[in-house]
Amino acid sequence: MEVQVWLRWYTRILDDFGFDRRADEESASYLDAFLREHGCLRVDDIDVPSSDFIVFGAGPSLRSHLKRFRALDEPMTVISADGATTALLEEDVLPDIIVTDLDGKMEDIIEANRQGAVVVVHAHGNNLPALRRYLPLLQNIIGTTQSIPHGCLHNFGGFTDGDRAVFLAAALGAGRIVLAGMDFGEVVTRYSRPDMDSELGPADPVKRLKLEYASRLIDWLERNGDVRIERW
Ligand SMILES: Nc1ncnc2c1ncn2[C@@H]1O[C@H](COP(=O)(O)OP(=O)(O)OP(=O)(O)O)[C@@H](O)[C@H]1O
Ligand SMILES: Nc1nc2c(c(=O)[nH]1)N=C(CO)CN2
Ligand SMILES: [Mg+2]
Repeated sequence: MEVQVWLRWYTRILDDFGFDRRADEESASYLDAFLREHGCLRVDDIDVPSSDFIVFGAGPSLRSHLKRFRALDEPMTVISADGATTALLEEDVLPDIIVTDLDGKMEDIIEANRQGAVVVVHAHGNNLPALRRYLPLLQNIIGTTQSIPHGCLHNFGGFTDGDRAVFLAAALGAGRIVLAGMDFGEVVTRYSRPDMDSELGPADPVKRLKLEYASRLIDWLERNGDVRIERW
């Protein structure tokens, strides 16, 4: 997605959620400064084993879709969105790429990154403390911002970790993107909410609106991109 097109979505998002653009940009500057000092990866540095991608989100179908993926035994580039990484590790699947704003189960994201997954870290106004805490524990980092990209930072388009992962796949030249565990709707899992006791729970109103945006952004890509999107 062109940055200019994304910025029109972003203006509406700022308005609907009451986010502060300056806070988003402060976080982004912190991430950029960290990456400049410690080294940032570029898109070309990412190893893409196949132009068939699968993006795992943290919705209720995640476990069953993981089993379906394992049974397929097809070479695909695997991206996990944040909390979904935990379910992948439980099934012994190492993602090639993790897309995260650092609020999934961080010990699992750190472990998958240690085992070789590239981590695409997103900066926004609500995650500066998480950036400070976790960036030093990660390696092979690509930085993203939801404002104007600069320095080491990219903006491939997309809002939540799941739909940003889909836009990243498109930017990496995907011909086909399978959506797994991407239910959207009104139910969240313990993978999405690591402090929840039960397996499933109701999405709060903010989460529901985030998932609505995620779904609409993917619909936009399906209409406007040249990639085939396959919904499991
Ligand atoms: N029903 C669902 N519940 C949770 N995540 C879902 C669902 N359907 C799709 N997803 C996708 O899975 C991704 C990973 O979930 P997770 O809750 O860890 O992400 P997140 O973007 O960090 O959300 P949050 O802002 O609420 O922390 C989401 O970003 C979303 O795009
Ligand atoms: N400022 C701000 N930006 C975000 C937020 C958030 O909570 N605050 N959550 C996101 C992932 O769902 C993506 N972007
Ligand atoms: Mg997250």
